[in-house]
This record gives sequence, structure tokens and C-alpha cells, in this order.
Amino acid sequence: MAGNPVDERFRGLDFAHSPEMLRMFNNIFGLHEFRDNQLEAINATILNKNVFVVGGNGAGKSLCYQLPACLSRGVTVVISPTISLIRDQIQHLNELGIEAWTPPDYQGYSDEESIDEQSLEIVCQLSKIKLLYVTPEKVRMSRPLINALRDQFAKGLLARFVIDEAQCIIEWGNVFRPDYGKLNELQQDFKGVPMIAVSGPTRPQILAKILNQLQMNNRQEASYSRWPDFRFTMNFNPTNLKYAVKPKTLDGGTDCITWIKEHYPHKSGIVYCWKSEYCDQMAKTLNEAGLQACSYHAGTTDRDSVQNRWKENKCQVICATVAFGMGIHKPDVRYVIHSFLPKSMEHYHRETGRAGRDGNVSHCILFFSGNDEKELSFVIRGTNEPMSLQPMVVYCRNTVVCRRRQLHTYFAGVDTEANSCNENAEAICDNCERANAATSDGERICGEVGISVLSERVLEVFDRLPFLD
Ligand SMILES: Nc1ncnc2c1ncn2[C@@H]1O[C@H](COP(=O)(O)OP(=O)(O)OP(=O)(O)O)[C@@H](O)[C@H]1O
Repeated sequence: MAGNPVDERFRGLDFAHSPEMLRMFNNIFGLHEFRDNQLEAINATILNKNVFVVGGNGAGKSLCYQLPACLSRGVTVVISPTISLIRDQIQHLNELGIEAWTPPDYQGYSDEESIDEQSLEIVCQLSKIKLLYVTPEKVRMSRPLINALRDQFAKGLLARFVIDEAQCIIEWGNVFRPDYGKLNELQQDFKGVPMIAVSGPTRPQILAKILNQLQMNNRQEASYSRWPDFRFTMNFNPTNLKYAVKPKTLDGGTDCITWIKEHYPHKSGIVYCWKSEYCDQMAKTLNEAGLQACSYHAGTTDRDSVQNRWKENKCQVICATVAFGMGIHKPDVRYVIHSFLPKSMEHYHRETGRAGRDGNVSHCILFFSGNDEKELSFVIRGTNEPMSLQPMVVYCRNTVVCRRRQLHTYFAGVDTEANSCNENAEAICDNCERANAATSDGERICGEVGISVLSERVLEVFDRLPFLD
């Protein structure tokens, strides 16, 4: 990646670890070509640097710690936000033949003797595995786990900490999951153990806050400066996703039915709804219209079986609250529809990133109404949400500029128009119906930019950020 001299050090395949790393990349993970910045992030991780990886859904961020974990002595501790995500990751790794595990809940046995026994059990497991998955709460509060980690640390068998979905630190850290906000304590408790933070798409300002919160400065580096971490940006905005905002009629269900039947009558998709009862209602409406739909939310009793039915294409459309989707790796999701205004651009970007993970063209449709804006503003007002609804509303109301360009501009922090168009405007503007309309008048407004250009810009902005205390 141009523009960041630090990264040059991690280029290439001339490291002592490279042959073995390549063998695992090919034979265990079954992969053949590294994605943008993936090799650099992997090299830096294996070389025990504190690393920060940020990128869009499905960009291949997990490999940046999973592959190094396989090569490292000792265990890699992955801190992950939800049990279902943990289960999915472990299952996926086990299928590849990689040993990964999460400790059981030991509630109810808290005398010293049982704690020692449980610690021993964990230590025993840790000697057999490469990746340990835990929630932030567990890594901070579970005494058997902490004892076991101290034991591994003393033996030099704690390879690194990974903070997966690190954007949650800022989104949740101060509100309802305070342990997220205290993960920096790991740096003090396990001095010298490298840390890798992996974040989904979010703005540079938020990324800087995450780094600051985690105190991820490589202070031992001779070139120490305020932000000396090794940062790698990966694909932020896959070009196979086509974004559109459409007016929502009073009955959002009809909008969805019409759109799905016209575009993907038999293909898999997600309809995001604001509340649980709307999920049930939406699924009912879609079913009545002949689409196979199911509902998924916190109150769904058999959530796993609903999710599996959808994953196996036994149910075509899943109508869900935004609690659904983190860690879902269904490749053939052809559309993500928002029947209600997303809470922020960050949420929107993440939620739409669940479409098209197989790289094929997929659609992200947002049905917008001013009433939803009022309702959501009212609910958000007074809460401690670090993300803002306003840019989302501006995005919905801006009917002139290409959707893709708006997203890029938001995440890169700078308007990308200067780099936005190339000669082949028609092909590019196929990404967004607004841009098509505009280009028919000869205007060059599409915001398509090369992924590397975007990455550079994110980084440039990132580098210019003031230190945040
Ligand atoms: N270099 C690569 N070549 C081909 N496929 C890859 C490569 N790296 C990762 N993948 C595949 O891309 C898919 C997504 O990867 P991964 O789960 O690492 O993404 P992610 O960035 O962590 O996404 P999310 O944040 O949404 O979980 C996986 O199926 C993975 O096997």
C-alpha cells in the first residue's frame, strides 16, 4: 500500500516464516492469493507487532490472525463479542482441522478448590489448541480463565491477544458492555504480549479512539511516535454491492415484496426491521405474498434452527433485527433490504456488507421515510450512542451524488471526487442508479474509486488525526 512507509517492512515472502506460512495458507486454508494488505498484516502479526486491521465485511481480516495463530508457539486469545460468533468461528476452524476452543461457563462453583480445578482444566485444553475464543466479560471476570492465562503467560505460551470486531469497544464499551472498554488492561496484566485489533468499517476518528482506548502503541519501537502501530486497511467497499435508497410507502412490507419479486424472487436475502414485532409482521406479510420468510429476533425461541434453515436455503428471506448477522458467512445473500432507517452509517455499512460475500452482484436497498427519521431520532435522543443518525439521514436525502461516493466520502473523511471517475464512466456508474441518471447528462459524479485509493485515503486521514485523550 503506497503512502505508508512503515508497511514496506512487512511486504513480501522473504521472511524466515514465509515458507511455512505459505504452506499453511495453501494447504490448510486452501487459499492461493493474498488480498490487499493481507500478507503485510499477517507478516507483521507473525513478527509480534501490535497490529490494527480495518476493513469491510468479508475482506479477509480474520485470516490476519488465524494464520499467524497456526504458526505461533502457544495460544492466541481471540476476544469476540458474541457466543454465536464464537461458535461459528470455532466450527469453521475445526472444519479446517485447526484446534480452537472456548471454555464452558463455570457458574455455580466458586470456591477456591473448584476454581483451581477449572483453571487446570483450561490449562490442559490450552496445551492442545491454537486459538482460544472468549467474550470480553469472560477474559476480564472469569477467575479460572485468568489463572490459566497467567500460567500460560509465565511459561511464555501466550502468543497474542486479538480484539475481534474492535469497533464494539467504542460502540458498546461505555454503554452496556463496560468490559469492552477495559480491554486495555490486558496490556498491563500481560506485559509484552502483542495485540492485534480487527475492526469492521468505521470512520478514522472512531478508529483512532479504538487505538487510543486499547493503548496499542508500540512504544518499544525506535521510531516511536504517537501512532506507531502497524495499520492495514483492507477492502472497504466491495464493488459488487449496488446501493440504492427508495421511498418507503406506509406499508413497508409491500415495498419489500414488490422489490424482491421483481429482482430476486427465488434468491436468498435479509430484510432488516427495526423491532422484534416488525420482524414477525414482515415475515407474515412476505409469506402471505408467497415468499418463504422467517422471523429472527431476541425473542425467537429456536433462533439456531431459524438461522440454519435460512443458511441452508430452506427459508428464502430472513426478517431480522440488526442483532442478526455478525459473523454470518452465507456467501450467496443477494440482497439486504432495510425496511427502516439504520442507526448510523457504520451500522448501515456493516449490515449491507452481509450481501454478496461470494463476490457476485448483490443489492443493498434502503426504504426511507421521514417518519422513520422522526421516530428513530426520538429514540436515540438522550442515549449515549457514539454514532450519529444525521449522516445517515443526509445519505438518504442526497439524491444527487452516487451512493458509493457518499459512503466512501464518509469513511475516508474526505470527498473522493478528484479520484472518483475513470474513462469508463458507464461501467462504473452501473454501481448506483443515481450515478447512472447523472451520467446520462454527461456529469461525472460517480464516486467509484479503486480500493487502494480509498485505503490510502483512510490512512492519510488516520495519520493526520490529533491524539485523542
Ligand atoms: N486471500 C484470500 N483469498 C480468497 N478468499 C479469502 C482470502 N482471505 C479470506 N478469504 C475468504 O473470505 C471469506 C471472508 O473472510 P473473513 O471471515 O476473514 O472476513 P472478515 O474480514 O473477517 O469478515 P467479517 O468481519 O465480516 O467476519 C472467508 O470465506 C475466507 O475464507
